[in-house]
Amino acid sequence: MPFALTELLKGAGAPTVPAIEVEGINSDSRAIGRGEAFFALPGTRVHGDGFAAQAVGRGASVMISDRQPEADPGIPVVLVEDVRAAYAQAAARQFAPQPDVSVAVTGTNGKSSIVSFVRQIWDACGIAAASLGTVGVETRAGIRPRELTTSDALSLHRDLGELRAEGIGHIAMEASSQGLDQRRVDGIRFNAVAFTNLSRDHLDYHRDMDTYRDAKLRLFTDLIAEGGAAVVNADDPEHMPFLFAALDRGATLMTVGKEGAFLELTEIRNEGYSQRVIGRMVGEPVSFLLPLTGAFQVNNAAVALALAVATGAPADKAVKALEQLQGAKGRLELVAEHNGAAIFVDYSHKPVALETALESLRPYAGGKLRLVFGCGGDRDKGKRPIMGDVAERLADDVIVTDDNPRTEDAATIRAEILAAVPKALEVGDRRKAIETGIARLEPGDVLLIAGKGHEDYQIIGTTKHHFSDHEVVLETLKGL
Ligand SMILES: CC(=O)N[C@H]1[C@@H](OP(=O)(O)OP(=O)(O)OC[C@H]2O[C@@H](n3ccc(=O)[nH]c3=O)[C@H](O)[C@@H]2O)O[C@H](CO)[C@@H](O)[C@@H]1O[C@H](C)C(=O)N[C@@H](C)C(=O)N[C@H](CCC(=O)O)C(=O)O
Ligand SMILES: Nc1ncnc2c1ncn2[C@@H]1O[C@H](COP(=O)(O)OP(=O)(O)OP(=O)(O)O)[C@@H](O)[C@H]1O
Ligand SMILES: N[C@H](CCC[C@H](N)C(=O)O)C(=O)O
Ligand SMILES: [Mg+2]
Repeated sequence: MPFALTELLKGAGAPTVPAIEVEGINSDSRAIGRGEAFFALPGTRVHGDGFAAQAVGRGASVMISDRQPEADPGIPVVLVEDVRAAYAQAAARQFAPQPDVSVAVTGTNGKSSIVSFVRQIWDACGIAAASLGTVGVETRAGIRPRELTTSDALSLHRDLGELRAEGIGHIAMEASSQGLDQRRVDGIRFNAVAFTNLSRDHLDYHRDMDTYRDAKLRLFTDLIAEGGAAVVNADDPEHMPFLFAALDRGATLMTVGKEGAFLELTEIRNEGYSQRVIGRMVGEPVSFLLPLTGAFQVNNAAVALALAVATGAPADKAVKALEQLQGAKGRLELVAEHNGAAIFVDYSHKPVALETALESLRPYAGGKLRLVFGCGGDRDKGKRPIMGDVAERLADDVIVTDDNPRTEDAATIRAEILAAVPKALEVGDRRKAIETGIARLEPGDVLLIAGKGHEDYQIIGTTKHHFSDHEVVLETLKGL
């Protein structure tokens, strides 16, 4: 079905738009189809206008850009100020309608867990829902894996259009800092948004912590729907700018945490690997048993509860649903118990996440708290010694191994970590590292295998090899 270009570019600020119809849009000259509009995006490596000739060769009928191309591409060129934002709006219009209710979560840690929790709460309240993020697009029917945490605008809106066609009216999605910076979600106005916490991540992409925070703030300053709600984890020391941005926007503010006004957490007690949570919801006493390990999961559940209630879940049913929550795959997940010791897999690949995971498990380690971890290649190098230091301070026994070395030299990555954790043993091969960690277990110990969580691959060079921490644990135990 063709689309009027004037419609797709409404509000994009183009001085003139030719009165033509296009078959769709694309920003990739290698994938664009005949009769489609080529959006030349300013990339992190190159500007898309350098690929105009290829796009035209494949049949692109018009080019949208933020600058006049050096060579005449032979098709009309429409200039707009923010071509990434225009691309997101056009994608939303091409795949309209999208689900009626959408919420988004930003913050350094907890996003995947929270979007999964929101989906589970909606589901328990009889609301057909999906979550979108690092683990993929998830519905009651299963998971469709995706490449990025926040998909690019075109794939995102294609997914949203499909979900709506399947009868799904509610979606909860992760808004990564890169995704927000690159306007990938600008085609959506969110009924509710949430901030979890802020700590070091992605400093290979963002210049510094201020730029990183500003990218996340866009969700609050630019993307809340009129009359929408903003959920803020008031326990995080960095929450203030988010709170003020929400107030500035006139959003309904819902704070959660020890100082929370929507959900005030007064007491958390471990009951086995579950947690008894006591608090007040909008002033009324509330108590529930959260079947998840780690105090951080209580904050995640609180944020999810607020998002679900803000978007129509009845409060009493939503609280009940928390008692049935399943953790997102690979988020402080108890994978097995062996020789009186517990083995957890966790997606902590950032300093604060690793710190949180180790602190959460410490109370369960009657014996030693053991750790197997590594750091990714082609990612922020600065976090390696910081994570080494976390391991040195908070774990009793450490094995440093590989975690997606990508195109870097794996031994160099390990050395950068090991410099800060001299007590560690170095075992590059991740399978051997896990086997060694398990062989060392004594009754009362806890083993944390960190960094990969749900991932089922090890990327060496540019090749993805199948690898799952879960599988290796179970295979190792079977062989004993
Ligand atoms: C660094 C980064 O974020 N890159 C993303 C970005 O690409 P880019 O701007 O760097 O693109 P570029 O290579 O400079 O090319 C510029 C333009 O030319 C076009 N092009 C390029 C080559 C060509 O032959 N023809 C052509 O048309 C490209 O399609 C693009 O539009 O925009 C692309 C389209 O949206 C993304 O696919 C790509 O994600 C890459 C694959 C990536 O790895 N991103 C990671 C770092 C990421 O975004 N991660 C976050 C957070 C993870 C988390 O914390 O959970 C995520 O949301 O997943
Ligand atoms: N609220 C939290 N506070 C601190 N650490 C957390 C919190 N929630 C999760 N974590 C830690 O961060 C890891 C990643 O959690 P999760 O996948 O939910 O976050 P995310 O924000 O989606 O991360 P990513 O940006 O990698 O997709 C967990 O495995 C856990 O170690
Ligand atoms: N989405 C994140 C996850 C990293 C997970 C860790 N296993 C690694 O490879 O560093 C990224 O691509 O930076
Ligand atoms: Mg995530």
